Amino acid sequence: MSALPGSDYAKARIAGLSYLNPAAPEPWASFVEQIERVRPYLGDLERWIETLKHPKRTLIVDVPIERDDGTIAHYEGYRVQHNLSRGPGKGGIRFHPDVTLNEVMALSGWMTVKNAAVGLPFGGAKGGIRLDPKSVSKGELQRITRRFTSEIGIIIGPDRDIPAPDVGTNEMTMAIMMDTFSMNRGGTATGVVTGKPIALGGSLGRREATGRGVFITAREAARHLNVPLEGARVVVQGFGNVGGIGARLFHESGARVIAIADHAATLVNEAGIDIPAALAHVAAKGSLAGFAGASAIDIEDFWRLECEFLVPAALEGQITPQRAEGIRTRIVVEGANGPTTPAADDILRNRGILVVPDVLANAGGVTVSYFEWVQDFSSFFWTEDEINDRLERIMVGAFNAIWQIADEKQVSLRTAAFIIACHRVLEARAERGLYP
Ligand SMILES: NC(=O)C1=CN([C@@H]2O[C@H](COP(=O)(O)OP(=O)(O)OC[C@H]3O[C@@H](n4cnc5c(N)ncnc54)[C@H](OP(=O)(O)O)[C@@H]3O)[C@@H](O)[C@H]2O)C=CC1
Ligand SMILES: O=C(O)CCC(=O)C(=O)O
Repeated sequence: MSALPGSDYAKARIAGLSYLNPAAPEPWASFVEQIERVRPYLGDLERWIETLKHPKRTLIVDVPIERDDGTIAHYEGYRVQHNLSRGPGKGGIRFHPDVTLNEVMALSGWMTVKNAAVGLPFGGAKGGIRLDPKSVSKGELQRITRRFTSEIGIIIGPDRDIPAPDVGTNEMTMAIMMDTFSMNRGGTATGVVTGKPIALGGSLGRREATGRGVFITAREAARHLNVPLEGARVVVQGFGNVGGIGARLFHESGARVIAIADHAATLVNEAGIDIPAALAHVAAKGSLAGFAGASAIDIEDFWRLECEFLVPAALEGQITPQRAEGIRTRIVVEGANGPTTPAADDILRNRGILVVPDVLANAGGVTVSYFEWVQDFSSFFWTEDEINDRLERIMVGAFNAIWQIADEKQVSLRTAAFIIACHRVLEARAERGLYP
């Protein structure tokens, strides 16, 4: 991308739109390749496959704000609705300095597949702002979030497209988005976003849901491979919402989390890390830097640690072919979206390492978002036990259906999940007929 001329806006736009070019940069190219792998299994629906390689709607917005020092700053924001065949768009909002249109397109495509793979009545969407949220004040962040919400307000809504948290965003971001959308509309619309604070129509269990889904699918995979959880060694990259909760649930199950990493520190303790202490440290200090319960390790050595579960829960493209050759685990559980490149995926499969793909492993978050949206519409709220029971049923049901297809067709769990999802999406598309 750096070779492209023009402003950041133009570069992102060119890179993003290069999905028609087979040499398109990651991660959209990874998504397209994953779709292509399903082609032989689509039967008559194959004639619709290009639908999945073309995001339905792509919005790029300029987000200008007055900074605290009186200067004006501009940020680029995106909302991509990849597919709406099965229902309103659904997917998170990312605030991160490396966000590009290309990335948001891929993330929206994975949402389409994820929502269909677990049977949620949603299409796929995703959004983001190219911004380091730690680089601005609280007031600036609120102004950016409000302006962004107003700009994408022309395409989101409770029955159109429903954002949620992702990297760099949280319940507070969702509260501000809900408030801004509601002010612009002239009436409170709790169902426009999920992952809200409980007091604003949020759901019990949503904060923990993605990590819980990661743990449930890891447990199911372990059951199939006869890997005992008790004493199992676990390595987790990313110690935010997904990695932090996932690590805590492994820890509580009797597994031994031997290594954790965030941007600031990569840490190992073969005896097992005290995860509640590490979480308390991050809550107090903002990162793992300075945590005393483990020793620093080189990032490449981190990927070569011997373990039973490896959980990438940070960003895309972390498991490269080179790293895949050195990984020593039984099961990779993808907490992050798109952490494994297609070439690395093949290497892991050839080496007999099971990969529980993102579109299944991290679907717990959007599943409880679905519960939140349903609760908001009916204004009738469920207990945490009801939510966790329903989450468990959906995750285990989806895991078993995907496992069965993988077994029947002798494909990876990822391709099996894509087969199920693409059938559902393209069948809905075909049933709706052609536009006039
Ligand atoms: N939140 C959700 O409900 C869902 C999230 N996901 C996916 O899970 C992943 C993580 O999201 P989430 O936990 O919400 O995000 P958070 O912002 O809560 O946490 C992200 C974590 O990843 C760390 N990280 C970022 N870059 C690196 C790196 N290069 N090396 C090591 N650690 C790194 C961050 O560290 P630091 O803070 O130091 O930067 C932080 O600990 C993303 O891929 C997201 O799309 C998927 C489904 C739902
Ligand atoms: O909860 C949601 O709606 C979406 C979560 C998300 O962005 C994801 O699953 O990647």
